[in-house]
Amino acid sequence: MITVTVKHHMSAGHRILGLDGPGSKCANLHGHTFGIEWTFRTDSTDVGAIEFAAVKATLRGWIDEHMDHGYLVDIGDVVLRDFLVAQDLKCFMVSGPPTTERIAATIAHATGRLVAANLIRVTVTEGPHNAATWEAEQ
Ligand SMILES: Nc1nc2c(c(=O)[nH]1)N=C([C@H](O)[C@H](O)COP(=O)(O)OP(=O)(O)OP(=O)(O)O)CN2
Repeated sequence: MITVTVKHHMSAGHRILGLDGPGSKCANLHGHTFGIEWTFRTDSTDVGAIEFAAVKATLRGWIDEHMDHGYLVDIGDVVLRDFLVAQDLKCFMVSGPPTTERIAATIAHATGRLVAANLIRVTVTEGPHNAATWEAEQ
């Protein structure tokens, strides 16, 4: 078994409401450089199975179109959602707080079907110190 990993990054804004203590600062609208890593499982050593450039073009294209330089918004965060929509700003709506965990799962579900390969893991980093990983069910 071999794993193949490709990477990208994006700039995006978000906020997370309702955290107590140190996390309460996350209620302020703020931005991060998010890193994204997609890992595929393969049994082939041939370049054609998961060709880096082609796979990156597809996956990065989705990120750039839908999330890069946009806002990741909880659809239930009505005040922020309505403001951004009224301003015609780039938003990607998610069903719940836009945590790194939810962003990783969302990217996995949205992009996994775009590539004819076995996606087993998506890791999203939020800045240099925080990360969350989605893994496919065995
Ligand atoms: N489990 C999670 N916890 C938190 C998340 C998350 O997505 N999943 N997100 C946040 C906020 O986005 C917040 O911006 C992150 O806070 P913090 O770790 O303090 O971020 P810093 O970049 O300032 O961290 P440093 O390590 O000090 O650079 C909160 N919690």
